Amino acid sequence: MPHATLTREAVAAHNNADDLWCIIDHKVYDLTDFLDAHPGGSVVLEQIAGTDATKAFYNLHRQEVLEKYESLCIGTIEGERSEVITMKPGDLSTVPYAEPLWLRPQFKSPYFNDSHRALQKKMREFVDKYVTPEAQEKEKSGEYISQDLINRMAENDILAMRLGPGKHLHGKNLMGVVKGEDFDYLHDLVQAQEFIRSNARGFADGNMAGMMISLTAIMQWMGNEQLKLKLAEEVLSGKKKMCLAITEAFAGSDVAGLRTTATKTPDGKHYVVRGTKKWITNGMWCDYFVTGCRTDKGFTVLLIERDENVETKLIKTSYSTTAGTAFVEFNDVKVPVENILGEEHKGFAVIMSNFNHERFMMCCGSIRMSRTIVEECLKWCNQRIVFGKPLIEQAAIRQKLAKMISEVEANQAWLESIAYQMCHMSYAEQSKHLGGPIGLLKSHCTRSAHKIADQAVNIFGGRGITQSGMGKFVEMFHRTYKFDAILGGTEEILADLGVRQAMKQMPKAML
Ligand code: HEM
Repeated sequence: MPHATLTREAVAAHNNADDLWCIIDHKVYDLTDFLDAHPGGSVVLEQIAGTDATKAFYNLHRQEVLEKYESLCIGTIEGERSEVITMKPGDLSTVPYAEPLWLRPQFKSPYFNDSHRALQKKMREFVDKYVTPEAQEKEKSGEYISQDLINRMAENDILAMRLGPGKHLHGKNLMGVVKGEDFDYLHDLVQAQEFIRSNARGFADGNMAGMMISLTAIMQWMGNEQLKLKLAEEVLSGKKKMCLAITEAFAGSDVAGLRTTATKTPDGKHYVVRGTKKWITNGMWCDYFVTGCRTDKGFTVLLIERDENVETKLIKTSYSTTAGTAFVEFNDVKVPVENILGEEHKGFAVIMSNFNHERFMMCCGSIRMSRTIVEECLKWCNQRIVFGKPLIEQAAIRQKLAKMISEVEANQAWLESIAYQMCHMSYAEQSKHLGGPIGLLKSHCTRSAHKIADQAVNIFGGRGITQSGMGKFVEMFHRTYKFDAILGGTEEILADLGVRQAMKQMPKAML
């Protein structure tokens, strides 16, 4: 790209539709051939021909527009330098409250050490370089995740990390900075919060969320060690895909009301599974389904391999079809008895304890996405000019921002405290002591997301309900924050779980 040094006087001479230049952030753009292609029309560009259009531009566009159309830039104004900060992969945002407190240079944290910080840096670079570009593309097209990205995540042990701490990480040097044995729930929080920054809620689930919530159950509950190791190898290398199939049209959070049945064959060697499952994330392209079934004396969890008796149909939800959300039909599928997780008829314990990590991950994601929306609002209010002044100068807007910031900061502090407790508890202790608090946090943070989405749309106006341009992330968040409020247990069920678990610990004596 030729890069000349030009004067403001020289730019002013190119001031008509046949020869149209303008200045944005001290750089000169030749828009003559772009007039007809401009999504905002040619008239507006003719109105700013030959002038400095910096304010007008940032009032209407995201910075990424300039990066995309960099080829229109022909030079820089003599003696002037660009003031706008262009983010590079891995960079931290400099917008106040855009990063959690522990990542802001002015603050300290009792929880995070150098190892967490090193992982955060690596994960951010990885997400910025490889995940976000694909996430943005697939969120729009509705296509499923590429095998290339899956392979890249597998090679970097990212798939394995997303199951949380455990023996499956031992002996690995994660992203070259964390020994697998040292990976704890604070590292887990870091990877989850970095991953969600690709700002595409459908893709966030399309990106192996099914594996994250099903292979965890295999690792904890599958008695057949050989089969467990084979499955872990296949799935963590990205060769095979796995998902969790619990919810049905008949029963969602009410796991006890499920109708899919598993009946033992007379020789005792197989179960025959018959029934349907609904809203199964990644179900469209999975090879394995960790499935909740009714058995004659209770509830049993089985690993079902896809065969000709398993049928999957796409369900279109309000987020992108990239998540591969499926309606699944098991039409007398024969499943070997060694595919059982936990004990026969006692599958309730398998599902309930497996939920904790899933809900913890969802809290990490929902809180981090809420933070991104706060960042978007702060940036917009700072650069949007209305009634002749920036939006931030309106006291009513500052009140809204204050509430949104407070929700995010409070939830993040609670989340970090829970992650810290998880680091010091066994899996069984977590089930006993943290199922309730995690349920309460999930219920609370999605209520916060509700308030934040509502306020953000009001702040962005029409752009908050438009799928491109300045408000695109606010639109996406407002359309999709409910997924976290419903998946993994609804707000009401989880709030209730929190109180019921507390009551179990209540002293017997009257107080
Ligand atoms: C390098 C110069 C420019 C480029 C590459 C550019 C590109 C774009 C693009 C891609 C959009 C679609 C919306 C989006 O993605 O944000 C857009 C919309 C628009 N642009 Fe530009 N633009 C430029 C300069 C300007 C200037 C200087 C003005 C005004 C004086 C302007 C006025 C508009 C308007 C009114 C819209 C519709 C946006 C809305 O209603 O939200 N553009 N432009």
